Amino acid sequence: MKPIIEIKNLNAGYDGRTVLRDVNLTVYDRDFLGIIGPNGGGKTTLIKCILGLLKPLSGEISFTSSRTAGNLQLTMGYLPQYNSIDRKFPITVGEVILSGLSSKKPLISRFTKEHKEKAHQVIVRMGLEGLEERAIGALSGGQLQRALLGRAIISDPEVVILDEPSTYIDKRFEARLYQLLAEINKDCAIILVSHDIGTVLQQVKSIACVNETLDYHPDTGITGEWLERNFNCPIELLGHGTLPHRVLGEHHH
Ligand SMILES: Nc1ncnc2c1ncn2[C@@H]1O[C@H](COP(=O)(O)OP(=O)(O)OP(=O)(O)O)[C@@H](O)[C@H]1O
Repeated sequence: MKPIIEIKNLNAGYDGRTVLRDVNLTVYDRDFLGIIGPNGGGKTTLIKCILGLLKPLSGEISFTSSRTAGNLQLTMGYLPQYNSIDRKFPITVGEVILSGLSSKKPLISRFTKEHKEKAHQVIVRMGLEGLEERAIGALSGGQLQRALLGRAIISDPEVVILDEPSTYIDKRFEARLYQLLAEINKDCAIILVSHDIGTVLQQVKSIACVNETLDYHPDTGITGEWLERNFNCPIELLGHGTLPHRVLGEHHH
């Protein structure tokens, strides 16, 4: 497995306040990394640093494409949190998906026939046929999420980052979302931020638990006894009743 994102000794924060302290993390080619942790622990801050939206206070983040042809810069797709979407913005499903290709064309030129064909393939893959002309404000939560996921993957990125996909509140679509992610994961790494620990632990290959510092678990296998006693993350992370699940090894924050 080749490392594609390497974070070393990262410190990050806002207005002089440190939110992430000495974070080290490696994301591998075709990884499926789950990021969990309590509210305010710094998950979104970490994502912002990876996406280049927030400049770290110190430390470094390096990106290495594992592709041998075409664009050798690491490309990333991003599905933002639901509450960051302005649903009143007058844009259709087709336009949202095509906008994921904006960086592939000069600013003022139009999308090409190939771009539009690609958008059509993505619309079919996301199960959004017939909704191309619909404004995003008139979609269900699950449909909006699929449109934005389509936007995130249309450029065939090497990494897709999803910030709290469960906030789109469409339980009917949840199983399909995870199926889609498993498919996408065949040729793309996935970073999934989620509170939905039960589902996350069934899907991911590795886990990062973020609570100011970061603890990394390269696999999510059960280490034996329940580790609640030693597990310093909030109980919500473990409170999923009788669902089949895996337990994280002991870790320290
Ligand atoms: N733009 C900002 N300016 C100042 N402080 C911020 C900003 N964004 C986040 N914070 C603070 O940084 C801390 C970490 O926030 P962050 O959103 O990274 O946590 P999180 O783990 O993603 O939380 P949640 O699970 O609630 O989404 C919080 O205390 C938050 O209030």
